[in-house]
Amino acid sequence: MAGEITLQELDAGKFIEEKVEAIRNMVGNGIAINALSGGVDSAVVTLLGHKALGDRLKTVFVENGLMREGEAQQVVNWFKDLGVTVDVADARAEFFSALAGIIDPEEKREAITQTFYRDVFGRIVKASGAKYLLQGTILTDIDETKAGIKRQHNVFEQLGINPEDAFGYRILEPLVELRKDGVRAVGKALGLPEEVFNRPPFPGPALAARVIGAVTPERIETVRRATAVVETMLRDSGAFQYLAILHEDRVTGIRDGKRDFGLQIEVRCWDSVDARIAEPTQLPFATLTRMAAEIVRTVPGVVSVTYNIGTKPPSTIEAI
Ligand SMILES: Nc1ncnc2c1ncn2[C@@H]1O[C@H](COP(=O)(O)OP(=O)(O)OP(=O)(O)O)[C@@H](O)[C@H]1O
Repeated sequence: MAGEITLQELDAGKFIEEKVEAIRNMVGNGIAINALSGGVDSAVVTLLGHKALGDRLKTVFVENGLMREGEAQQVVNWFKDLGVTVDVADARAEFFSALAGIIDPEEKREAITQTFYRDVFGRIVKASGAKYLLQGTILTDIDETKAGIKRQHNVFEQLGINPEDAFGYRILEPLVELRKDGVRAVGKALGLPEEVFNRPPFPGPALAARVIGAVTPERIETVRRATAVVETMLRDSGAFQYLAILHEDRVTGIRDGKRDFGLQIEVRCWDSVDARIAEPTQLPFATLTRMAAEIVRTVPGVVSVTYNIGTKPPSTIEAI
């Protein structure tokens, strides 16, 4: 098991050289593949892999219907500018059908994980002929999996699958010694634009992690629109992460002078260094009220907006 390289110990240039070399040695003349979510971890892995293998690294973004507004195109454009071609696989119908009728958070994560790895990405890897899979697992993912906090990471272990036996490919995890701050430093040294290496984390289950209760295309669209408002207004807040959550309960509101039994959005904005502990950002009250007004104005059906003032722990950063 690899140890930890702290941000203080990290020499990003040397780290990049070593990992590029290791990927080249492992893959040889073969083909490797990686799944790019647009988050900093998989973005850094994409660039390391591309530096090592050029076009012999195939990079795939899965359009699962749960991503933010314009996300697929934005990810494709960022990487096009860096000389990397990203394939977009449309699997929206598959994900929504796998999520239909599921309310329990753990079951949602499980359905998304299974659909992603076993069905959609498993199929893509098989068709690509790749024998190596590059993953952006970081040390915090491993800690959280061990502690039983999340079941999203190191999924093969959790699924009881040995990928080499099951799919015939091996996994390379070049970032397992780093935490988020170290990954950002490596991303910067690799030439990723700041809006990518400093991007707030976004969960694996995507917007489905921010919908309490049933996940439908309509409910995802509601949280997607609220997310767009929150992200636009808090982009320069300096916070670690900020998000909108759609609640299941409805509340009585008034719209156009009439009673409206409407939707509730919860806004969370966190200060944190590495996501292990987090505190609510002390946003100016004027920012909060402007954000609430904008959400109610632009997101159909929403009549109430709340701001979370709990801490992690006992909360987690996301809703599920
Ligand atoms: N829509 C997607 N398309 C392609 N790959 C994805 C997608 N969503 C998740 N992944 C893959 O699953 C991994 C785990 O996702 P998750 O969001 O939990 O990770 P993360 O540890 O925050 O990483 P990242 O910073 O890369 O998003 C990602 O690193 C990426 O490889």
